[in-house]
Amino acid sequence: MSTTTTAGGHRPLLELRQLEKRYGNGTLALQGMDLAIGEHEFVSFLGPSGCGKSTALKMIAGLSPITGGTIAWGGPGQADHSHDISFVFQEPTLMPWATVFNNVWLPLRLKGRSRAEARAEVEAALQTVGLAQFAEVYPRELSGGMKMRVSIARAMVTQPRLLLMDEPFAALDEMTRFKLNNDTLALWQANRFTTIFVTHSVYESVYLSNRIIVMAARPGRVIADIRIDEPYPRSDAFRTTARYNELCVQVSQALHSAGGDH
Ligand SMILES: Nc1ncnc2c1ncn2[C@@H]1O[C@H](COP(=O)(O)OP(=O)(O)OP(=O)(O)O)[C@@H](O)[C@H]1O
Repeated sequence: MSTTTTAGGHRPLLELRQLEKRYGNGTLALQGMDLAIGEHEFVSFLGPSGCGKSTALKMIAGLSPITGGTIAWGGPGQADHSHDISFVFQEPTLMPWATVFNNVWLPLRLKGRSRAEARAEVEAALQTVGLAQFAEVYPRELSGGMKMRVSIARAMVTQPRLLLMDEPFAALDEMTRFKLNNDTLALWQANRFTTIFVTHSVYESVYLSNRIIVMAARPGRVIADIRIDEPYPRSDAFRTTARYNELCVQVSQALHSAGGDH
């Protein structure tokens, strides 16, 4: 990486340079995507369906091969955190036959940690999402919001440097989504990881992020990089401020120029 800080003054975590994805069937999902993300940023990828948000996230996670360009990790004197990543999907993807404890233990178990060795960390992760009392419950006994909390606890248990969230709250009702927005921000502030959050919602992206990357489709690319320089912690009162509304209008306009129907 050529710089020691990103435009927002953060130490660099990763940089996409001319990133391209062409799927085997010929679809050009991303082309010429340039983006530097700093440590402890909360970045949203916002854009119409099919603009390559999930594709970019999967490539950053190393789950989808790069067909052009590069992803560089760290910067001068900075560590490579490409292995300190957790992913939260739209579906909670819990193992139905396993208790909440065993679901959250899974990433540590895959690293060879016994139940006894992992116990304190699993319990701490459940505590952070308010589910300490539900360790021995099975997923079928939980509401949609609680299942998503388990999914977030499972992502947090390895203490990632980068948390990737792909429309995690899209299937939840509005009250639950607002609550989980606040919980996500509290976890991000307390643990100082970087978050990349994929969403279709202008309102959600402005509420959460300090930076919104607006993308357009055919081919997928970045068309706007908007800073949301409002202080944290943000609370539900922020949603009712004139400034929040102004920012939503600004971001909506950028999204409309992307050809979205939002
Ligand atoms: N495995 C695949 N094989 C072929 N084409 C794919 C594959 N996955 C995605 N695509 C195509 O790549 C483009 C980008 O898809 P992607 O899912 O990344 O977009 P998105 O912005 O996340 O969309 P959405 O908001 O609907 O989830 C789309 O045209 C999609 O049809």
